[in-house]
Amino acid sequence: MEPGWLLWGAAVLLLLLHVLAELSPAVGFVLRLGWYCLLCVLGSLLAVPACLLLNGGRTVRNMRIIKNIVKAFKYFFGLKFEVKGLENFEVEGPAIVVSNHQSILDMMGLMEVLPDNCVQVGKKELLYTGIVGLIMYLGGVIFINRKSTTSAKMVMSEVAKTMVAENVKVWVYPEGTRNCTGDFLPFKKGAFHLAIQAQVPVIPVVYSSFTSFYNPKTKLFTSGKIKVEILPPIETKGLTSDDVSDLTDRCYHTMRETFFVLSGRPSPSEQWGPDQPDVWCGTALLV
Ligand SMILES: CCCCCCCCCCCCCC(=O)SCCNC(=O)CCNC(=O)[C@H](O)C(C)(C)COP(=O)(O)OP(=O)(O)OC[C@H]1O[C@@H](n2cnc3c(N)ncnc32)[C@H](O)[C@@H]1OP(=O)(O)O
Ligand SMILES: CCCCCCCC/C=C\CCCCCCCC(=O)OC[C@@H](O)COP(=O)(O)O
Repeated sequence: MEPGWLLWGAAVLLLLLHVLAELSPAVGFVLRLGWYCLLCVLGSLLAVPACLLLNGGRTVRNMRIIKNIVKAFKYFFGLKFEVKGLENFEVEGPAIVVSNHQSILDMMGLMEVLPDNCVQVGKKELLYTGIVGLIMYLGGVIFINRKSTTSAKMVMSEVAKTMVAENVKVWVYPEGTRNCTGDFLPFKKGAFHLAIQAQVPVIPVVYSSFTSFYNPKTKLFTSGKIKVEILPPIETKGLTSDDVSDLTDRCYHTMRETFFVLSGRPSPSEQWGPDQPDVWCGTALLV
């Protein structure tokens, strides 16, 4: 087939998909999410050889390459980021970064502000997403088995040692799972154990609610603006394992308050524990 016909075919297909997306929000949602996944695969196809050629294998230095590729994704979805407090990342040495986790789209917000020498903690299932898993591995993502508390805790304790030795920051989603309810889930304590064990500061990062432009329940995925605020570091020097709960509570409350301010919504009555609202984790694509 001639290249001219191929181009015409692609253009007609794109137009058809665009019309379908406009006619049905559900179709639009699936198409946009599919396009996001495809972008992740294409981005990884580009990043894997670049990482191997420039840095030779698994290293946090690859995150810079990944970051620069992923930062372009937002233009395909009409997403804008408004970032405040980047200077709070400028702490000497290692730190634990904690942030809220609403969707697989968070990866764009993560790369928008990611400081140098920073790796994320991710569930081990992500390693099996083909080339996307490979790029996460090459970028230095720390994989944990959420089905085994003992093994997850062992990995985290090891990280407490290596992050200091290798001077890296570690990004943890303390909710432990995606949560697009417009509120926070209770925080798990792993990140705070890690910060106290390594005696490094905790840097909270808050993203405003996605619910106005992204809602898997109502199949909404349009363009939108995300406000991001990096809060001042919280020191942990001198704290012991007895202080983990207090540190967790402090971060939770500060971040949740900031979340409602950034989202332009009043804070609902505080909830903690089993009375949480329905949890909706976005898409079942990534189990
Ligand atoms: C182009 C493509 C590019 C790709 C880009 C790549 C970007 C990559 C982006 C990737 C993004 C990926 C994003 C993702 O994948 S997010 C999903 C994965 N991430 C997480 O789950 C992180 C948050 N979870 C935690 O921190 C949990 O606490 C862990 C996982 C550690 C255990 O959870 P679990 O549910 O099993 O247990 P529990 O929390 O009930 O805790 C049980 C007890 O243990 C205590 N305890 C906990 N920890 C420690 C410790 N270290 N030392 C001593 N004690 C510890 C704890 O206080 C509690 O005791 P008590 O207080 O009740 O007495
Ligand atoms: C041969 C492999 C076949 C699998 C093909 C899958 C292709 C997937 C392509 C693109 C996926 C986009 C990956 C974006 C990474 C975002 C990481 C993320 O946000 O993971 C969710 C995790 O934080 C929490 O998981 P849960 O909410 O607990 O669940």
